[in-house]
Amino acid sequence: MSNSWWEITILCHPHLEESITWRLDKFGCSGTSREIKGKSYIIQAYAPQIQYQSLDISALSLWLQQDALVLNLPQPLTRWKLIDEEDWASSWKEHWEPTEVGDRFIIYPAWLTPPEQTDKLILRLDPGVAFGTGTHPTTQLCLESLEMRLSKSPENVVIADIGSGSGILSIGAILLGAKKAYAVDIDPLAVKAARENRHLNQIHPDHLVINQGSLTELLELVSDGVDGIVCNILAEVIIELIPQFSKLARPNTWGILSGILLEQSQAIADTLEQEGWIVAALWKRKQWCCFQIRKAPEN
Ligand SMILES: C[S@@+](CC[C@H](N)C(=O)[O-])C[C@H]1O[C@@H](n2cnc3c(N)ncnc32)[C@H](O)[C@@H]1O
Repeated sequence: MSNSWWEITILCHPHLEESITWRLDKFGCSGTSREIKGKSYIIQAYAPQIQYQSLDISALSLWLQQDALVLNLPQPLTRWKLIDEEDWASSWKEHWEPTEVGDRFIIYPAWLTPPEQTDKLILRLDPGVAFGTGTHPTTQLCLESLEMRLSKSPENVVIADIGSGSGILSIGAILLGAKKAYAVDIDPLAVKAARENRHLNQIHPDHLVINQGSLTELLELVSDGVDGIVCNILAEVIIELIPQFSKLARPNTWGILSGILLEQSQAIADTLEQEGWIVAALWKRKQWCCFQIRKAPEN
């Protein structure tokens, strides 16, 4: 089978949801979904066969068992099978429903017709294989932070979105009224998905510029800095990027950093301090945290 995916199905105690979702994310799964089955949960996730052997999934299943043991909870039951790309797209889509995030957003799957009348901002999305459906706590923390940051006079705000995935954060910022967003991602499939989502949300390419790359490519696009930086990538990557954030900064630039596990927050805080950034607030959800930062005044 070409373009096959592993469909991983886990029957588990509800209290294991968080640790299982974390393991699946770390493993590199896409499109995780959860269903209630009696007193248990069924969690499903997908991983490309091109990257993972059956042995890798066996190892994942062992980790899940060990996590349950540590938490003193019943062992989860993990099954996996290969499905082709088309089945993957449709299986996952069956489980993804419109999701309200924060006070203002409703994330609407592209294949559903959005309501004509709503007081919410409708963010339409087909992430494809890219990360960013709005169901993950790290994405939600970023969207809620953007709501806060863009609650007053958003019309002059230019943002940079590093690790844009499906484009969800940049699109969210534009829907909230931001003047312009620059989005970059190293993954060409994410760039493709983000451009399709830009079109789906009727945003002009001049308004939301999406390119493949990282901070270096972004700096080539933005000559005079941005007002806000959003970056939802893993802590290890963020720590490497922070020293270059100043090149994007204007005197009052703020930042939203997510994708950081609670136990990694000290390392992030230390790097921010060394590089001239102030931590204004730290928001937490499940095992994740989100830093609200701003540039420290020049001496
Ligand atoms: C956790 S996803 C976040 C997606 C979306 N921004 C969201 O909040 O849901 C992280 C994204 O960062 C991208 N990425 C990883 N390392 C990167 C780097 N050094 N520079 C730019 N993008 C990177 C990945 O390809 C992935 O699409």
